[in-house]
Amino acid sequence: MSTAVTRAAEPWSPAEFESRLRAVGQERYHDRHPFNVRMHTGALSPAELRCWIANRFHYQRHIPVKDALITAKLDTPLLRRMWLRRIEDHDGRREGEGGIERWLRLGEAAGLDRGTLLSGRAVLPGVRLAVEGYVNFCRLRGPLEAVAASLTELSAPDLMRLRIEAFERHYPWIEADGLAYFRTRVEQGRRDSGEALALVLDWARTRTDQQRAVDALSFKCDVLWALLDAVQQAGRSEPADERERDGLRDRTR
Ligand SMILES: O=C(O)c1cc(C(=O)O)c2c(n1)C(=O)C(=O)c1cc(C(=O)O)[nH]c1-2
Repeated sequence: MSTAVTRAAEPWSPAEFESRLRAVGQERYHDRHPFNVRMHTGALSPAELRCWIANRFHYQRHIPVKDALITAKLDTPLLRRMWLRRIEDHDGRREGEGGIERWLRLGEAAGLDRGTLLSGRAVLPGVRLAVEGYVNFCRLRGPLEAVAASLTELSAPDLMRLRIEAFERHYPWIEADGLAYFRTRVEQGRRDSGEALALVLDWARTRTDQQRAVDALSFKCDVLWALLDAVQQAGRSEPADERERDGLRDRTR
């Protein structure tokens, strides 16, 4: 009679684990999404760009919410301070500062008033679901998976640089000051992803945990991809003249 026992797979070496995480970013990050490709080649109409700005605002304003959920899972002052700084980066220390404020200014530079962004009325159903999916993932999973999900930011600084260049070249009607959000994120993204990577490499010591981290990062790529799917679809389903006139799909009924 066979008494075969399934042995747990050996953990990957730290170098192998890191390269698997980076491979997810290289293969599945949203820089390859057709909407982003069109953005970078200057193919978006002003209305499509405004739709993206308004919908991405929904993502931005939820980042500090998910970071607060992660902070509550961290069990040392050092780690909580590290994560609190992320919340501050987005919310600022006082009114008129921080990433959310800079995103509102990006909207204004593109002709969207902040009231429209803050009302959330332009948020598409698919975007709402994608963002909620990410926040709930961080609410329900343990710290390893929640922190690993943020590792899409390993790929974000290069994308920010590409985006700044594309905006300057192809969309000069957006006032240059509006790009401050992206400029700030180059450095913040590099620092955040470096810190998060060190934690994930340190925490995931078994193959099961390493695989969990890879899967969490994969899920996050899906979140970003699904968000752009929704924005792209909205652009396709509206008659061009209406898009030009309204710039935004108003979802209040
Ligand atoms: O514009 C982008 O393409 C992009 C991507 C990502 C990302 O990769 O998750 C983030 C951001 N921007 C960003 O601005 C940001 O603050 C941010 C926080 C996080 C995160 O998961 O904690 N990702 C991102």
